[in-house]
Amino acid sequence: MYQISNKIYCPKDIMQLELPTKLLPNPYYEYPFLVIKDFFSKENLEQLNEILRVDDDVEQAKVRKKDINIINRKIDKSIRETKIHKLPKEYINLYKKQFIFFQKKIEDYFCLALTTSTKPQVLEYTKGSFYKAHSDDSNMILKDNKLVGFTTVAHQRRVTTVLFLSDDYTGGELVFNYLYDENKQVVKLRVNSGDMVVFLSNPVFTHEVLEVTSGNRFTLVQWHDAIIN
Ligand SMILES: O=C(O)CCC(=O)C(=O)O
Ligand SMILES: [Fe+2]
Repeated sequence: MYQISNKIYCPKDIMQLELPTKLLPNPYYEYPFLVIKDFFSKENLEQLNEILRVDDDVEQAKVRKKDINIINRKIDKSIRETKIHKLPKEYINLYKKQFIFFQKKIEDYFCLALTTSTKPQVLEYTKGSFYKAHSDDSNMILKDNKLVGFTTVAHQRRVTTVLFLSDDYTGGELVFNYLYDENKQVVKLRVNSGDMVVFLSNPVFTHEVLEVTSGNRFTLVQWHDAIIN
């Protein structure tokens, strides 16, 4: 195993792959990802949950597919079973304001400068929903079912933010498939609503959302381009 931070390790075969966008955080940190506590207050979340629970303007989430060298987005329920809501209007400015407040912390942590960001999306996972292992900037290259590398599909995308919006669900842990702790256990996160998990979008941070077994898991995700310092 290769040690990527004080408490976290990554299998050598992953680190040895040709990864065009491999950027790693400071190895002297405890963890290679950042958890920002209380990005949204409990009051904000309560109201936002009420709005989302009756919002029926939803879209079925798609995944990237490569057909003869053209990347398309398609629904594939064997990879991803999630619904997408728009962030309610009343929350757009509050989200932006909070993001600006925490932006420097994110930039300092990963030694980069954020430039443009995608529109934030609210994801809804109900019982049976999941999102299989993927990297946010690349597609996996498999040969005879074995991972042999990654093709970058979102070249400028560096940082992923996931803000947790609800607590009343079971299952649905966020797993980092190639990150292991000191006890050789794969990293599985369950954070409180209002907290934001920030990580790099490259293949080292390949992640998965385990199946939700009850309740509603809402997250707000956004991807950010950046200039590396
Ligand atoms: O909902 C989550 O926790 C993560 C979602 C995700 O990985 C994605 O949209 O790329
Ligand atoms: Fe993702």
